[in-house]
Amino acid sequence: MMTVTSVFQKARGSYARIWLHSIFIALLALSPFLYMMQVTERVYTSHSWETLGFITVLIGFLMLVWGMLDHYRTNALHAVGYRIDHELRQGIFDAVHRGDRPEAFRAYADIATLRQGLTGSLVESLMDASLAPLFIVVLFILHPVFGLVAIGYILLLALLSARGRSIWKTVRAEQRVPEDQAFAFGMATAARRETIRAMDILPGVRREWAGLEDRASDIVLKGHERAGILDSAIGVLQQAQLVILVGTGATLYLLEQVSATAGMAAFIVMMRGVGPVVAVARNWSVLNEVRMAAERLDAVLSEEPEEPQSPLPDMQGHVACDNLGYAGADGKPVLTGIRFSVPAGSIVGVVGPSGAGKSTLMRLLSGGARPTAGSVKIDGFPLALWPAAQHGPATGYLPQAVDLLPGTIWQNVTRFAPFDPALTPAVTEALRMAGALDIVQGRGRGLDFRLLDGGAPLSGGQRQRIGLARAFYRMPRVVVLDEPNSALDAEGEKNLAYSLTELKRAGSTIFFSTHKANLLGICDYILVIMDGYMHSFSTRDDMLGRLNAAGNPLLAADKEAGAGADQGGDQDAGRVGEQA
Ligand SMILES: Nc1ncnc2c1ncn2[C@@H]1O[C@H](COP(=O)(O)OP(=O)(O)OP(=O)(O)O)[C@@H](O)[C@H]1O
Repeated sequence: MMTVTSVFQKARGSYARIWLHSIFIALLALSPFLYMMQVTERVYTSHSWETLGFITVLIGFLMLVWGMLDHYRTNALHAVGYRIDHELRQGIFDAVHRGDRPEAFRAYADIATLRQGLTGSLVESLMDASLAPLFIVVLFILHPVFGLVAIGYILLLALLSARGRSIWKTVRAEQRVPEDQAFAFGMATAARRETIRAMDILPGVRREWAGLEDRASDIVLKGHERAGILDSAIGVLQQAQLVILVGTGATLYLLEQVSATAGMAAFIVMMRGVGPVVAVARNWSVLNEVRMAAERLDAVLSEEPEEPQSPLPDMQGHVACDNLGYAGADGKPVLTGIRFSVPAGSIVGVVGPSGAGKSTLMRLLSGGARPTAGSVKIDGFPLALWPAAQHGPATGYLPQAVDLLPGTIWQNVTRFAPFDPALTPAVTEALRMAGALDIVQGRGRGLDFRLLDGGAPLSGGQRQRIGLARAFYRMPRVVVLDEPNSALDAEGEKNLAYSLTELKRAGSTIFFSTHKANLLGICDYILVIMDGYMHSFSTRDDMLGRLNAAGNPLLAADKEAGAGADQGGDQDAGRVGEQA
């Protein structure tokens, strides 16, 4: 399984190479100080132009090399950072879509945080800070007190930033909950702004959103109050750096423990060794954000179910439900004990009162939702065993909300296949079967007409027909349609009935749920769901007989839409779905 750590581990070699360059960068960064010392020691005493010229050219050269190495390091860190980001991005996108956590979309923001951390100056500071021991060894050589002062200083910094990190970790974890809620609420209301405008729901939803935001910012404010003192302490320590360094050198000089030159050298070495550690300590909150983002990304990645890879035999479309059940997040059963089996090429109508569990069954049959009990089997294999790349193209699914994606009609129907003109006949065939060709013909850009989220600006019925075309694309083996005729007119329903029988003839197995009787005439089987249970499952004629005998409490009939394709549909409002 991919984790943030495993992706980093792959980049270990690259980071090690960059780190090696950091050693030279750190040493070459000493050159201006070297210049200062050499000029003070040699030029001031010798009054020699040649010496000044020689030292200046030498240091100029060293600084040029330093500049080149630093440039290389920045570029190389960016390259590795973006490579890691690229690899994680794909894994995260998959995990967000395959997992079941509704707030997982926040992972996209976490990737951005990680990317900023990886490609910003933080990693350079970390690399420089990791070289502190090298400088501390030099300090011990100059005088042990220099080394001990540097170690004490670094320990104090580490202590303060670790304390700050632990406070901040709790604060951010608490803040995350209302922040997530506010974000999701804001997104949802923005997408429904017309309804909000029409009924002036704005003051109410604004209050709700602001309340969540306030809760999040209150937590952060309290966090700042608690952790702010540590930030200030680190700031004071940074300011005191010069005093501590010069003071230590001067004290040892007065105690005749070191020469003035050694004192100056120690000062410079300590500046270079301790400076990056201070930079890291000052950035502990950024470091913390990056670490927490990585932890959250790992949580999302770990929830992605293992996908089967080895292909199964070509799908035929024999569908069976084996004690199938589904419970909501609260554990409350929504659907229980669904058991039936139909041969490939069957048409199954699912009826039942509103809220009975029809859509849930459709979600489970399509593979969109995963059962919490039992299984859906196709050709004897539970859905979980079908590799996505095999199951997806063999499945057509029209959800109740249609769910068209932001993209062109071509992309929606082909399920975002890479553009290939050879696919166009299959696209037009699917549109024809869905009765949606006129939608494309009536648009200036035809198949390239771009839809917004949900399918705007198409009408409800147009969205449903494009959704049907996506479900019919390339005649899938199993087609699951949740109320496919809910937004269709009589003509559309008739066309749908013809297309479903066409699919059946080609061997597809079709499930559809409906509140209307019109389509039931083409069914082989009818399944009645009541209150989350399988009330009955039988052949069409038997079930329609029973439903009609009971006065058809479940179905609404539409006189105009006689939907019989080759088998006839309803004729009378009272007696529905019988063969003509
Ligand atoms: N994930 C879930 N968590 C909790 N409850 C759920 C979940 N999904 C569905 N339900 C509940 O299960 C019941 C059945 O919902 P479902 O959408 O399957 O009904 P339906 O038969 O399709 O209704 P309709 O005909 O009105 O579309 C509803 O009470 C719904 O609130």
